Formats: sequence, C-alpha cells, structure tokens
Amino acid sequence: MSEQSSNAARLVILISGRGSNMLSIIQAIQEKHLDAQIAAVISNRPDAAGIVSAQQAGIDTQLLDHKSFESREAFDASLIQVIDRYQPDYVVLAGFMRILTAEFVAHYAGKLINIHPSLLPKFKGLHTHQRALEAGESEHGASVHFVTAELDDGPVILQAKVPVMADDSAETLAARVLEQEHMLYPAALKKLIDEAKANTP
Ligand SMILES: Nc1nc2c(c(=O)[nH]1)N[C@@H](CN(C=O)c1ccc(C(=O)N[C@@H](CCC(=O)O)C(=O)O)cc1)CN2
Ligand SMILES: NCC(=O)N[C@@H]1O[C@H](COP(=O)([O-])[O-])[C@@H](O)[C@H]1O
Repeated sequence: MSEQSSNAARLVILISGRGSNMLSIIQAIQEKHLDAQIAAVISNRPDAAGIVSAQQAGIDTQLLDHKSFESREAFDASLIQVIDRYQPDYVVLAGFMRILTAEFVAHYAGKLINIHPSLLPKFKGLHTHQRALEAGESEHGASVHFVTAELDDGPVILQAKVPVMADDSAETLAARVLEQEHMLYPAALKKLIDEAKANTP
C-alpha cells in the first residue's frame, strides 16, 4: 500500500466474499481520494476471495471462521480480540454476512459502519434486489449506515440511487447498484473522516 499521512484514519475491514467494496476503498486510498490506511482485512469465511485480493495489496489479513465457534457470542468476542489489536478508528463491514451481537455493536459504537444494498429504511435484511422488483419500486440503491444492534436500522450516512428498469432481473439490478456502491463507500468514509478532522481541536 502507498504511504498515507501520519494521521490517516485506521480502518479494519470485515468481509465474507469477493470484497469488491473493499477493493473500491483500497483504490480510493491508493489514488489519494481517501486519507486512510487499512490496518487489516478480516473474513469469517475461509473461501472469501477478498482475502487473496487484500494479501496481493500487501494488507494484513486474518481468518476467523464463524463455524469454528459454538455460539455467535463466542465468535463475536474472539472477533473483538482480533480487531482491537489494530486499534481502528473505523470498523468497516463490506459484504460481511454475519449478524453481530449487541455486545459487539456496543464495543464499537460510533465507529462501526456497513454498506447495505437498498435505500434504507426500505428492504432491511437479505435478497433486497428481488424484493425491490417484487414491490414494483421505480428506484433502488445502496446505503452506508452506522451499525446498531437492530439489523440495518442504524443512522444513514450516505445513499446512492439507481433507476429500476422494466426488464430488470435481480442480477441486472444488483449489478447497477454495486456500481454505485463502489463510489458510495469511499465517499461515505471521506465524509466521516473529514467530519472527524473538523471536530478535532
Ligand atoms: N447487529 C447488526 N449486525 C449486522 C448489521 C446490522 O445492521 N446490525 N448489518 C449486517 C449486514 N447485512 C446487511 O447489510 C446482513 C448480513 C447478514 C445477514 C444474515 O441474515 N446473516 C445470517 C447468515 C447469512 C450467511 O451466512 O449467509 C446470520 O448471521 O445468521 C443479514 C443482513 C452485518 N451485521
Ligand atoms: N447485508 C450485507 C450485504 O448484502 N452486502 C452486499 O454484498 C454485496 C457483495 O459485496 P462485496 O462485493 O463487497 O463482497 C454488496 O452488494 C453489498 O452491498
């Protein structure tokens, strides 16, 4: 990774799959659109392709397989121990597919964010694109929000909208939304980081 400023925001990114949103953040940092550094990328799935991508970018990676733990609480407690080694300013969920416990959320209150593929508060949860089509929505999109114990219910930081086309499938709509996500997440992080700097004496 290229050098960042000495006070660059430290990010730990959590993924479960390909990590395309993680890659958009890496690119924004490399192109100096985002004054941040990625301290680590952590996945709950051994097969997450994004882990290889992060390693190729020279970023420290950790695997914490949730299936190796007897409970959600035990997984989350172990995840906190791993994350806290890096002392992040923000914990960034990027295609991370585990519901986090209230204890985990409270531990990172105000610094835990997620990107969700819908215009919250519409379509919380999974299968958002199919649900938007079934609801006859004329527009759809993605939201970056603070994570709370309640699923996909936290304060929205930034949103991006796309039109729903008459011949859209869930796949074509998802692709249009994902294209916007890749601009939205770096923009949302920049907003948070700039606001934090403005509020720092
Ligand atoms: N407490 C919270 N945890 C998480 C939030 C949140 O807002 N509050 N956001 C999600 C991200 N997410 C949608 O944006 C989401 C992720 C996962 C699931 C889900 O049902 N997961 C299942 C397992 C699914 C799988 O492994 O494929 C589960 O955890 O049992 C719903 C929404 C991240 N966490
Ligand atoms: N509930 C969380 C969720 O559905 N996240 C979604 O997973 C997709 C893959 O992300 P990725 O390519 O960054 O891994 C993205 O569309 C993201 O919004």
